[in-house]
Amino acid sequence: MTPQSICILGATGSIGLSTIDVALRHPDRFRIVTLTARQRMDELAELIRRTGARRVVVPDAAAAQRVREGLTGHTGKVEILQGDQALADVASDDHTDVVMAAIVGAAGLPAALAAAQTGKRVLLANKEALVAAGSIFMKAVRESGAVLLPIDSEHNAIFQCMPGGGQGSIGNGPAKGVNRIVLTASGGPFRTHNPDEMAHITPEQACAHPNWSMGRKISVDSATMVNKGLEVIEAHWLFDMTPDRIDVVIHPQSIVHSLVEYDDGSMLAQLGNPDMRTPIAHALGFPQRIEAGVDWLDLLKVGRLDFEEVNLLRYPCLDLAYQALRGGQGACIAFNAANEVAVEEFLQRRIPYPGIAAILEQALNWYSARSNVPVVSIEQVLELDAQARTFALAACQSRAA
Ligand SMILES: NC(=O)C1=CN([C@@H]2O[C@H](COP(=O)(O)OP(=O)(O)OC[C@H]3O[C@@H](n4cnc5c(N)ncnc54)[C@H](OP(=O)(O)O)[C@@H]3O)[C@@H](O)[C@H]2O)C=CC1
Ligand SMILES: CC(=O)[C@@H](O)[C@H](O)COP(=O)(O)O
Ligand SMILES: [Mn+2]
Repeated sequence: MTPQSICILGATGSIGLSTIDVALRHPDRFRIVTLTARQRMDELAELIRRTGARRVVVPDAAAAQRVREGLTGHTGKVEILQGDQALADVASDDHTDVVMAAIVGAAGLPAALAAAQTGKRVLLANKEALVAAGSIFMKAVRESGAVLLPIDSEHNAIFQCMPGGGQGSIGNGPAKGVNRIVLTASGGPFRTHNPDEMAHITPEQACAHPNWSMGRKISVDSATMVNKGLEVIEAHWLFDMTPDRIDVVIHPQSIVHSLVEYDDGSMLAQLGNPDMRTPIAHALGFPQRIEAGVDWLDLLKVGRLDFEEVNLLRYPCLDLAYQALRGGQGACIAFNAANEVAVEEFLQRRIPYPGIAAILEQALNWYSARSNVPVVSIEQVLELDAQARTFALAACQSRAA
């Protein structure tokens, strides 16, 4: 078997590191060729030593110099490329068979799209790429014959529960016999928090997810349930389901990763410990199953599985995400961009936690007042994304003043 060459976009992040962990368990199947990072250059140099990667992409010359310094004494030859265009180039050139798209935010869209356009095997963690450009992205997959495999735990679970174990379930219309998909949500760290005390929530509290260890942005998204909203939009594009056929239910243990409801009354679910190495190994090995290093699920230790209805007064952002999905691609772009800005402002302690929901509502209103903006090309997507960020930042600043 010739090993497949992997390019990991966002290698220094939570998903990137889990991908490296799984891939290194299977040297006969995978060779990690390309890594990319934005800020953590010392970590990147260490990952080059660990994986034997032959090329990396970093933002600029200063970052390249830091990597070179970190590689002192390393004998392997490493090509150090710079800039955003290089991200798209490595994701789409002949040195890459498999792309793990694990950059956080819409910043990951151009490179993930380049991989999709060139028919790669695309392992998609970067949900914001689909939220911002679902139609363009799915068209690229269909036209190029790319194999798109969802990494997000819920979508990977749904994929596994689809007819035929998921084979052919993406990009071919709604699956026959499927009535509804149900995304599970943990409820995040504030599921039982006193609603009157939301204004005092700190970034540290918001990033302390009860079940998953993840990057800071997605951790805040889980707390607000923007994450589940983004996932509803992601599921819409991946599985071609209308919003009324995508439901969300709170499941505090994060053991049932999502469910598919069939016309005959069956519900299929995928269960596992909350460890992203499971969906990553599933997608890397698909259609075969490969070892992931994950502990076996001990149902007796788990003891019980609870399910609760989502209270939209506690989680207004989920309702706003459904509004964005029903409002079309432009509304989704505005929602996602405003969220990225608001989360960063919250993490920098410049707006309070409830400000995130308020900014999202303002951004949707801002967009609906200009809803004739066309977003059919990637340039138009990026233009609207930039405008929505400018709007959201100004809204954050006037809230903080
Ligand atoms: N973590 C998880 O368990 C899950 C994550 N996801 C999704 O996967 C994606 C990654 O999440 P996660 O790994 O948690 O995030 P992290 O913040 O841990 O990692 C993000 C990665 O992207 C890089 N990066 C950040 N901004 C840019 C940019 N503008 N240009 C290029 N590279 C950039 C970072 O580099 P550096 O660190 O060097 O700055 C890092 O390697 C997100 O879209 C998230 O929603 C989905 C499901 C589960
Ligand atoms: C691991 C993963 O896929 C995350 O997106 C996870 O879903 C976050 O948990 P909640 O959004 O359910 O809190
Ligand atoms: Mn998820």
